[in-house]
Amino acid sequence: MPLSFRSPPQAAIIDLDGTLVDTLGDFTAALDAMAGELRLPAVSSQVVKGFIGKGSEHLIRSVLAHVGAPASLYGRAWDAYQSAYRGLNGRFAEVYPGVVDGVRSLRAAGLRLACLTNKPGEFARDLLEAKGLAPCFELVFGGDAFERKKPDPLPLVKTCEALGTAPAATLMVGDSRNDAAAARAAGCQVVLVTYGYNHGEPVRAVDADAFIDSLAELGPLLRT
Ligand SMILES: O=C(O)COP(=O)(O)O
Ligand SMILES: [Mg+2]
Repeated sequence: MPLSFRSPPQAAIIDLDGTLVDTLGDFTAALDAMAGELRLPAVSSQVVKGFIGKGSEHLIRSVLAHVGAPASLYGRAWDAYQSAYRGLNGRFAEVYPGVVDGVRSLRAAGLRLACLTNKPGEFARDLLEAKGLAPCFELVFGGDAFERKKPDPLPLVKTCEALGTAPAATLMVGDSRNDAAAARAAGCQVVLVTYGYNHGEPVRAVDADAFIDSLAELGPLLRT
């Protein structure tokens, strides 16, 4: 499925969790610590996987609802989760195969790169640093950078503005319907990876321009 740009793409905006780095282990460990502190039952990584992609607030609220805890625990849960996550960020996370090659090929094609995630910016920057990916990105924006998160188009529109590229000349690469919906509404083309987190739903059912099994496929895809 070739991508069709009216003019050659000038930039790529890449999602973090589920696209660049497999962070399910980090999320699960931080939620385990939160559950321990609040004396709540732990949730399995399979359940956690379905809640990733819409930022920490959504994740924590979903976990509290899943275990039948009152929503009034949210403030304490947030504090416990954030402090646990800060302490373990990256320890149970791995860069997906093909990421380094894929990012390199985008840079070699002259594209400017930004990372745009719903994860808090501080955690995103620390994770990229820990995994050696920080130098690849000119800009990094977290879920707290703008008024609204993906799937709202605002973060993509703002990232394009910061890159100085038109949405039509900017490619979004992500793993979920949040990335795809935001890209569509912003006017960016979107490629989804098939290995990430899409709320437990089949990713190929999402409206996107192409699907790839590895970021290493991006270089050839742009040449088609
Ligand atoms: O929900 C999260 O914190 C992760 O979101 P991301 O897929 O946008 O990186
Ligand atoms: Mg993601």
